[in-house]
Amino acid sequence: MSESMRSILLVDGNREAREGLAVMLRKHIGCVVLESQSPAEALEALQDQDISLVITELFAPRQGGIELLKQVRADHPQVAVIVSVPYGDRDSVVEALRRGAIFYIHSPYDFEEAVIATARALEHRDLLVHQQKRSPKISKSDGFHGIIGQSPKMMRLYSILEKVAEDGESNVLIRGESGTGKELVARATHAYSPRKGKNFVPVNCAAIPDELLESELFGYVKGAFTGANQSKIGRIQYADGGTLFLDEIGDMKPSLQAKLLRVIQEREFEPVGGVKPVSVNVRIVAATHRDLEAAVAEGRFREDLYYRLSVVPVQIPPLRERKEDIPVLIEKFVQVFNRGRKNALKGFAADAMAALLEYPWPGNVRELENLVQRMSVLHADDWVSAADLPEKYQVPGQVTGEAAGAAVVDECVEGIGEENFDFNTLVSDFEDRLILKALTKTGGNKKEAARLLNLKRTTLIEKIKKKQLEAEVPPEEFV
Ligand SMILES: Nc1ncnc2c1ncn2[C@@H]1O[C@H](COP(=O)(O)OP(=O)(O)OP(=O)(O)O)[C@@H](O)[C@H]1O
Repeated sequence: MSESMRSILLVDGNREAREGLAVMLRKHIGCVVLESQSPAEALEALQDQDISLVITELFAPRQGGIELLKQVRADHPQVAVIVSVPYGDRDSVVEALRRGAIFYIHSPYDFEEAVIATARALEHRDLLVHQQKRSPKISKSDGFHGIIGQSPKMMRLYSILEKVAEDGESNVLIRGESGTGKELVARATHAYSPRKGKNFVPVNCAAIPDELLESELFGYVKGAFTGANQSKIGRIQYADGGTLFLDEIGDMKPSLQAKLLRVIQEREFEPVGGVKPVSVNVRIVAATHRDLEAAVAEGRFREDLYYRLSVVPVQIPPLRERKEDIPVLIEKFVQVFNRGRKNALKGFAADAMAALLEYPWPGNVRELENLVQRMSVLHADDWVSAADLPEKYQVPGQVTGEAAGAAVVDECVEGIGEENFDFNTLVSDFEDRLILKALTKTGGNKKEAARLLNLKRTTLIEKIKKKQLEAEVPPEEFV
């Protein structure tokens, strides 16, 4: 979708305020701004128009805006929502964020704040749209033997892989952090190469104990060691004509490195306990997340083997450097984990997607895949919202309940010395907030909530009663 086609729906009963903000958004964001004066009018507009973002005031009573937010989340989950909240109305901030608003802004509007929040919300939204409307030419990439991603960095990787695959002979060294897809890439180089009719044989050098790795790789002859009652061919021979994938090559001990070098240089080796050389023709694709150059410098990895293996170096970028791939990866994993399920996960709503785009992904694509799998079990037949994500994904920078909490504290501190500042009320409010948060987290389970708060269960129950908090938590959460 082109930028000029992005539409924002601005919902505010105050015509002057609405028109003022609309002018600023048109000027600074450069997109279509539609205006509605009530939640009902907004819902109609949402039916007829292709809206990317809704900015709504909460209306009096505030349930008007919250209802609209709930409806958008239910019927148009990929539309992002920003709520505008009167200064100091902490309850509304927390409720709106809990209900799935992506950001909040203040009313009366601070134009600079509103423009920044809108631009950020649209950035997230554009990534979703980009994922859905990708061009057919680019979508060819997700046919690259299951490797998903259309970021410029991945596109560059595919063009290298295409050349590597066509060549079929040169050894390849794949570098990348854990979980970036090194094995997937190794399989792709085999599947697209002239060797594809023969075996692809993966060996994880770090997972097999040193004393076993030699016989696994090279095989052994009968009587080579106690228990070798018959000869066995090794994985190198099994890969003859095909591809041998040596994962975690940096962990291979020096004596095996020498034997592997001979396989590359002379295309032959002797099985353990054997004297007759065996000829093989294998392409070696090796992978490591270690600093192999440092290992060479320190004498832990043979320099000659390093050069033989790294004829074509392939670097896979970490997920944090290609966040635009996150929506398309999520879409693919949702499809995969929904397969064969009656209650399919509907997807990730805009606020959840926004949170995931902010997260640094230390475990890369593997971590993302695991998260989608977990969500597909826990939220079958539903959309995943930011509040459903495990805590660590609700990172600072994304305006979540936690960030709102911090903002609330800051706001309180600012108020010290003011005429109506009241220590006891503020502390009591903060206590309420902690208790409600813990109860929400535990679905209303008081025993669990007490554990989270490190309070005695009886103390918590007493506080809930005294503060009459039960009424404030949505009843469905008290299971
Ligand atoms: N670009 C991608 N598209 C689709 N799935 C991916 C992609 N990258 C990784 N995955 C998936 O993530 C998981 C981890 O990938 P893989 O095992 O290839 O990573 P790795 O870099 O070899 O990890 P490690 O170094 O820990 O062995 C696999 O299930 C793989 O299918």
